[in-house]
Amino acid sequence: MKKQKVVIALGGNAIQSGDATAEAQQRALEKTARQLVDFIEKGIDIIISHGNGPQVGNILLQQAAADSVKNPAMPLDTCGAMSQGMIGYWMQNAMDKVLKERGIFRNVVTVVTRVVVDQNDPAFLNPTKPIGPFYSKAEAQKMSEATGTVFKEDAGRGWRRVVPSPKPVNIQEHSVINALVEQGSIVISVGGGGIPVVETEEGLVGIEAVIDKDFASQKLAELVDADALIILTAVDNVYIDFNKPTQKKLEDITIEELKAYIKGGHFAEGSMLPKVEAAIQFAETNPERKTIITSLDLALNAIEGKSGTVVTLKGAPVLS
Ligand SMILES: Nc1ncnc2c1ncn2[C@@H]1O[C@H](COP(=O)(O)OP(=O)(O)O)[C@@H](O)[C@H]1O
Ligand SMILES: NC(=O)OP(=O)(O)O
Repeated sequence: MKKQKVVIALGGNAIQSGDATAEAQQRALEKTARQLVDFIEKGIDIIISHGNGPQVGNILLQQAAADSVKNPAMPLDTCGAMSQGMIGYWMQNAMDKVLKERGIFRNVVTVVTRVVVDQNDPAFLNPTKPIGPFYSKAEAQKMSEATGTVFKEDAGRGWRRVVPSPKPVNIQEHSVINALVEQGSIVISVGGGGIPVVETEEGLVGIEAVIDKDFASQKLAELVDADALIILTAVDNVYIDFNKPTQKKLEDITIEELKAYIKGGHFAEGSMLPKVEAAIQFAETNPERKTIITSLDLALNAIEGKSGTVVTLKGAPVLS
């Protein structure tokens, strides 16, 4: 039987929940690795992707704080590359440790991934992607006036700097990622949505933006012909009427039903909406494909059809 291949996109809570120290983020990733190694034990090939909003924002602040002629601040695309290396390194250590504990030998490798975007993407004129720490409205206004950067309110959680977030067009390293998986490696890639680059006559050139990791993971899942895209976040399911007394969790759902709920305004922009849109984009290309949105704790149950929100073109097959 052909092995299942899945792309697993890790939400912010898989890496950082409040404490931004290297130690705390590595502890969180070790917990995450325990859940991911369960997939390996079940014989499922995994490609791990992750967000970088808090981390890339902090790297950018560190660059600005130290900026001088001898130590110039690096641009946002380069900060994105730094965040891929940093989180990939932590994730490799965490995965190696858990694999060793369970007596499994597998290579774990991070691929620095460039993602091609369109330089005419309208997202460059309207920054929406929140990065870095949260601020009060007054703090955000002060920083905006001083630096000319844009801040927006982030889903009721506070004010954050926002940067352009163009859609991924192509993933430059997708063939090598797939080859590594076929050879048996566990691959970490499209970290932070990938490093945004544009095609020019001189080759690929970095551009200042942060791509949404759910859209980049969807594009990768499509290009490597994955069986499933698993989007892990802080909630077990997608809900309609979220946080209202009438809230209802979505379990098996078709694309058509989900599109109707989008029109009904059930999913918050900048948090659940991109996940639902990425879920649809992956599942609508092939009736065999599914996207699962759930929490880290329920991920393995969800791939067996026992929990989470499972999005398919025609509805999930009835389990016997
Ligand atoms: N309709 C909805 N159903 C479930 N969660 C929702 C919904 N609308 C907004 N959310 C919120 O979106 C969050 C996921 O978005 P976010 O925290 O930005 O993602 P990530 O886990 O990738 O960092 C959930 O934890 C939940 O609080
Ligand atoms: N790049 C990205 O989507 O990061 P977050 O998931 O942390 O917002």
